Amino acid sequence: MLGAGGRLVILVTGGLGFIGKHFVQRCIELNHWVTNIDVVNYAADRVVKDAFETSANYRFIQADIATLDHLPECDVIVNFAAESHVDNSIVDNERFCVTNVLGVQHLLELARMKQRGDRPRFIQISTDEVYGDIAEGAHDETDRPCPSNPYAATKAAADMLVMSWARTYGLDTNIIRPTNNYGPHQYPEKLIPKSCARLTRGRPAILHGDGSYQRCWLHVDDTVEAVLSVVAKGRPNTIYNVAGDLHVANIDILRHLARFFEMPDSRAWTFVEDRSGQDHRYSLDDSRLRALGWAPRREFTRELESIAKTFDFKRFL
Ligand SMILES: NC(=O)c1ccc[n+]([C@@H]2O[C@H](COP(=O)([O-])OP(=O)(O)OC[C@H]3O[C@@H](n4cnc5c(N)ncnc54)[C@H](O)[C@@H]3O)[C@@H](O)[C@H]2O)c1
Repeated sequence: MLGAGGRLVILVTGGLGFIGKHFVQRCIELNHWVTNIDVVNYAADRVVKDAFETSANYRFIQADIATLDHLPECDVIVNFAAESHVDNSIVDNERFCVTNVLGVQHLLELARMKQRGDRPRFIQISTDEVYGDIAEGAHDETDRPCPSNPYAATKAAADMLVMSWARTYGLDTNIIRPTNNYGPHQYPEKLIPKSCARLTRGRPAILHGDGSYQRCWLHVDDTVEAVLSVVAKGRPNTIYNVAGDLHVANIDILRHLARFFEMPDSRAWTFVEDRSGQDHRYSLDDSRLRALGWAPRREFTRELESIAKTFDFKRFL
């Protein structure tokens, strides 16, 4: 898979979004050739958009994956592009179907149309949400998808397309299913940055339901390393969960943040009505990925404190 000097030509989609931009940054540092295709929606980071342009091994194409007219030459496509926020999918599910399902179908077709020897490998970034929740234990990659909300359903649909393009057309694929990511410069609609944005301004964070819902939290740099492990060593047409070790209830995240922002718990959060379709607990078995040599390295409390201390709520205004 690796070309001369280990350099790859990598096509990243959604590389201005939260996880994609950290992946692009790392690929540039590793001296791969990177083409980044991004439509630049509300979640795209304009600061990194300009910063990346200074790298000689990087180029940017502003385009929609659902209407892209041709696929640039590449060894591998890593598809991060998506509508990614569950709450938005509950009020406007069509946009999610267009990007997350038809967009993936379109990319798969562009890859399939290449001459056999020139066909790139296709790596789909999926999510733990495709499995739905689990009261005890952990989902492994053989479990059937059972999504609970429109976002998760579109991601599950995309996974089915990827699996069928592998089987029917012989495309070389992987599916990667990470859990909740956190890290610097995440768009302030997700729990941690949204809470930081409110606490920075002395306003209480918002918790759905009673705040007891558990998520498995994974630092974005650990996710980037996981994707690179699959790029380098993943078995063809194999799904990889990426979980990390840490299950935390949403309310416990707020307890940490309240301490960092020096707010008493009584003023640090307020409860709102539960989100419809709410999943209670996610948990993944990622031993398949760990067998490739990957393990999470970032320590949650320390990283969370650093995010809270350096949070810049003006970045996405
Ligand atoms: N953030 C998480 O916690 C998490 C967890 C598991 C899986 N994922 C998955 O990882 C991927 C990246 O998530 P994220 O949090 O970085 O998302 P994000 O919303 O921060 O970024 C998405 C990026 O995709 C781009 N995009 C959206 N629609 C597009 C289109 N039609 N064509 C081209 N570009 C388009 C946006 O402009 C944006 O830059 C998604 O596929 C998501 O489902 C995210």
